[in-house]
Amino acid sequence: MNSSAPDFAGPVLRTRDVDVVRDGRHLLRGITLEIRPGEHWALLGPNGAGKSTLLALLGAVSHPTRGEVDVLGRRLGRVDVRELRAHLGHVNPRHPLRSPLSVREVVLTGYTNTIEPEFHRKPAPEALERAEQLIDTLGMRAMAEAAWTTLSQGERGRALIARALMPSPRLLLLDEPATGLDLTARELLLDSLDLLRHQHPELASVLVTHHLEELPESTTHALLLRGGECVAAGPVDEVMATELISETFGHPIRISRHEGRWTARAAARRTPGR
Ligand SMILES: Nc1ncnc2c1ncn2[C@@H]1O[C@H](COP(=O)(O)OP(=O)(O)OP(=O)(O)O)[C@@H](O)[C@H]1O
Repeated sequence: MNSSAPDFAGPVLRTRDVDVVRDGRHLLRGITLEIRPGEHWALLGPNGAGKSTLLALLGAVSHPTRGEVDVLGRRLGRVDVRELRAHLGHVNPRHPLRSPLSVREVVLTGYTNTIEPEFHRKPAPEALERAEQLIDTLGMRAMAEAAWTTLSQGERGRALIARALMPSPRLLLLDEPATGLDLTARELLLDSLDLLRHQHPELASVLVTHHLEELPESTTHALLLRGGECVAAGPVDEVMATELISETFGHPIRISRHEGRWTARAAARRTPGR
């Protein structure tokens, strides 16, 4: 199994002056970034800013046109990306499972990184134990036996995070995990992420969103993207500022933080009737 992460102590991710050009169009330009163990990054920006394009690079799913991307100390373009991906937990909200596996079985497929279970192989005792721990961390105990096909979107989201964590990845990548969730489901998801980060202090993560309200309290850093360029990147207290968020979204937005969570609203409201 792939549970032994590459032996190296540096940053989990490092990009240097990265450009991505597709069909003659710059989707990313000059992105330089370093993510260390224990850091939890928010990747924020409006539609089309390049967030998914950047996440695909960080997950070793695609390559840069120019510049360098090091994932777990390995340079993209010089390593077997399939081997590298085994150490990354990439949560795909469009998980292509169709069969009625239970939550426990779905979580266990993370160990073999397959969509369906490998029925001919009995899961190892340590895999079974880890699955139970993750089911608890993600608040799925009451529905461990429930069939995937009957789960709500929020329940599926949490099951997929547990699944992605099965091989003890160094890095967890989350692409808009709270999209489409109702208020309770979103709060459960964010609570689970806070707990997970507390229980696994070496884990690093990158969470993509358009919505500041969808950021867990445990977020430590943010990168703001607009038109494929970095507006700001660094610790949340420096980056999550009204002026920088307004510049990123191209609109005057006032942000505030209360008990660790953010809210955003238009800075100037028009008077009704004018
Ligand atoms: N293969 C491609 N060729 C040309 N343009 C592309 C390609 N892939 C993506 N794009 C464009 O690149 C831009 C950035 O896309 P990306 O999906 O990274 O943005 P995003 O910030 O994730 O957006 P959203 O918030 O809407 O999901 C978009 O304008 C998109 O249309």
